[in-house]
Amino acid sequence: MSALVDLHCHGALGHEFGHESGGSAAAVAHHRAAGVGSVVASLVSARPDTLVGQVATLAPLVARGELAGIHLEGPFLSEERRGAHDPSVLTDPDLALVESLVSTCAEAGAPNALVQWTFAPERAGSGDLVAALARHGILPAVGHTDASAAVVAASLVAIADACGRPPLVTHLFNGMPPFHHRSGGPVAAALAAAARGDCVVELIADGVHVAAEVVRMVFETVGPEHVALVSDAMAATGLGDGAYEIGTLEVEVSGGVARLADGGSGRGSIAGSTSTLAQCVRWAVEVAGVPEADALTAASTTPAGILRP
Ligand SMILES: CC(=O)N[C@@H]1[C@@H](O)[C@H](O)[C@@H](COP(=O)(O)O)O[C@@H]1O
Repeated sequence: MSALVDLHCHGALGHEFGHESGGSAAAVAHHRAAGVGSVVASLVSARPDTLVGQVATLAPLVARGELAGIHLEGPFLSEERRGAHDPSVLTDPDLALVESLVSTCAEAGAPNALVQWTFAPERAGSGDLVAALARHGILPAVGHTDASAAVVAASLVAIADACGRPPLVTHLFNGMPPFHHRSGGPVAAALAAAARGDCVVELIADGVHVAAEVVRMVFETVGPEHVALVSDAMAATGLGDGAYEIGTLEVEVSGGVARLADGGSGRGSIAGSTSTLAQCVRWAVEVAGVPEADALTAASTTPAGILRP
């Protein structure tokens, strides 16, 4: 069996990736001890100077081989589909931010540390963002989007053309409008593209984010070569219920489910998972009924192909 590869993970043991070096190392060690061989650290939307600082903290861990890379989840996301991202920092694509994060990684001795970047394709300037990311070998990932099926489909084609490989769709179903039979939205576009082999869809199989029958349906529809199981694990992973943070937003974890605590602008959105990827694989097999070999492919070979195309 290949080692598990988690492409989307925010932390563990009370630590969010990027906040400080020791905590970031402890978080990745927790996931690795749980059987996840490679972890990509995901950063939620933040101000540009904050993101530069967080990437500067994480790039040495990539250089040392502790982390497999860094994923920027925003800040070029839809306000409508922001989920647990701070609305005050969301913005249209900012190419200067891309360049400064790339330079920060190079200065830390990890020139290829940025592996993927989630954006909403309806944001103005998305085409230029895709071109810039492709130039730097960073895989654009479509997510936290309120775009139509047509806009998402066109963006997936544009990314494949620019990068010469299929793009990612960030946690399919979460952070996008639900599928409706008279308005298929991003889900329809992503499933059709994945079934053709033209994208890989992330799925958070933690028992909270996506129903068992939907997880099984995705595997049966697009096949495990086009699904990347991800944890989306936040700081409470490995600890108990209580008060935590994601970015600058307060989170309440109750019964293992993380939700924004603000009661106002965030509308109690789910705010990441409290499961490791190894626990997600177990849930996919034991509860969702995904064949074990398929769940393991989607948690190892498929995401490894995203990291090492
Ligand atoms: C770190 C992150 O962004 N995680 C997202 C969260 O933002 C979103 O609220 C949730 C549910 O999304 P949904 O309400 O669209 O299903 O999925 C993920 O936990």
